[in-house]
Amino acid sequence: MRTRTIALIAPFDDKGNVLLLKRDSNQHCGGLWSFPGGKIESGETPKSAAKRELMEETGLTGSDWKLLGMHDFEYPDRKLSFLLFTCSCDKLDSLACESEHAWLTLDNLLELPMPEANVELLNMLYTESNN
Ligand SMILES: Nc1nc2c([nH]c(=O)n2[C@H]2C[C@H](O)[C@@H](COP(=O)(O)OP(=O)(O)OP(=O)(O)O)O2)c(=O)[nH]1
Repeated sequence: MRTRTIALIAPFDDKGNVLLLKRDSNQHCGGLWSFPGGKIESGETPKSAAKRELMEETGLTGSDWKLLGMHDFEYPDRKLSFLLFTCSCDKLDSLACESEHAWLTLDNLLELPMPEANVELLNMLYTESNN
């Protein structure tokens, strides 16, 4: 099985809340809450893919981009390799999400149903926030 590389973004507002999107029921991991992001297209760097996906899915332009880490995960039907970025978002007036969305504190993130792969991604965020 070929591994797809996925750029994910944890966008932070100035109060330390993170933006999550609810996935459509017809998508893989449908109905679960997940970070904005998607496949890195050929010719893109991981960071340019992250910036493009953030804009496409939320209308936001982030700043202070940082690569937090990588995580490989295998679902029964696909192998994914995630690159998780964080960024800061201040111009929230331009927020335009097609899907349901929520800004959550790191503690509140745990209350939403998320894809299995996200357990490790959340660990990365918690580790970073404790440093
Ligand atoms: N966006 C996103 N995808 C996640 C997360 N956790 C997780 O396991 N995934 C999985 C679901 C999908 O199999 C894959 C991301 O694919 P996607 O459907 O969002 O994006 P894509 O660019 O590959 O596809 P598309 O937009 O062309 O439909 O990663 C997460 O937090 N955010």
